[in-house]
Amino acid sequence: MSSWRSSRRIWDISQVLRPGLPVWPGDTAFGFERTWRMEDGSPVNVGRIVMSTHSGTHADAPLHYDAAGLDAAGMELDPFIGECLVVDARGVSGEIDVADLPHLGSADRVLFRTWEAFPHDEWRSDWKPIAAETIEWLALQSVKLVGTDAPSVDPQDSKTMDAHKAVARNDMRILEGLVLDDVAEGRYELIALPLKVGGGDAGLTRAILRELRDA
Ligand SMILES: N[C@@H](CC(=O)c1ccccc1NC=O)C(=O)O
Ligand SMILES: [Zn+2]
Ligand SMILES: [Zn+2]
Repeated sequence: MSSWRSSRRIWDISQVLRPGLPVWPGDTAFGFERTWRMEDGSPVNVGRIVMSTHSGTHADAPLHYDAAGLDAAGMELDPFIGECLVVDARGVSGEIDVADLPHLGSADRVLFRTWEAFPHDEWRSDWKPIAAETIEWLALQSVKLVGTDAPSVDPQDSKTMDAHKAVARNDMRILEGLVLDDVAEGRYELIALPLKVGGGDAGLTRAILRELRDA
């Protein structure tokens, strides 16, 4: 019997975009409304979305932290597809240091789970950032993408953006706002393509993990 359904399990690691979505303090609230309604006689329902480029699950474009950097539409897609390692960093205190990392194996993408339970309904400022030295060390291991379930790889009050700058120095890519509550530490296939926003400093992402073929 044939089936279009893959036998490999998929984890959707994206936030649900909806009004009330917690956003960075002072940033644009997420808004969704119907502009044409079938109940009003329209042949179709149509909506309008207003949002910050850094709301929900997204990829930072280099332009976010480097004025001369690539925009979201210009980013190559290879970093956003392929083998990744999910690291359970819930036990880490303070920032994520090199000593907190497990053996990476062949993974050249690394995602960090830091929340015990993802804060879907409130903004929390007490996330665990990633140390700049950790980013540098990951770059030395040929890692090209770092992801986190936190809203940023740096602390909320950072003025120097050390982790983002370390990413820039090594031409890596960043995923933020991942939902990793249901994902055990281990190796997966990552697929997280950022939207092609011309001039965008970030791209909204539907991020998934898939069981590896040889898992
Ligand atoms: N670094 C964070 C976002 C960020 O810094 C930010 C997002 C929205 C509004 C203000 C922000 N930062 C500093 O004021 C990120 O990469 O998503
Ligand atoms: Zn961001
Ligand atoms: Zn960022």
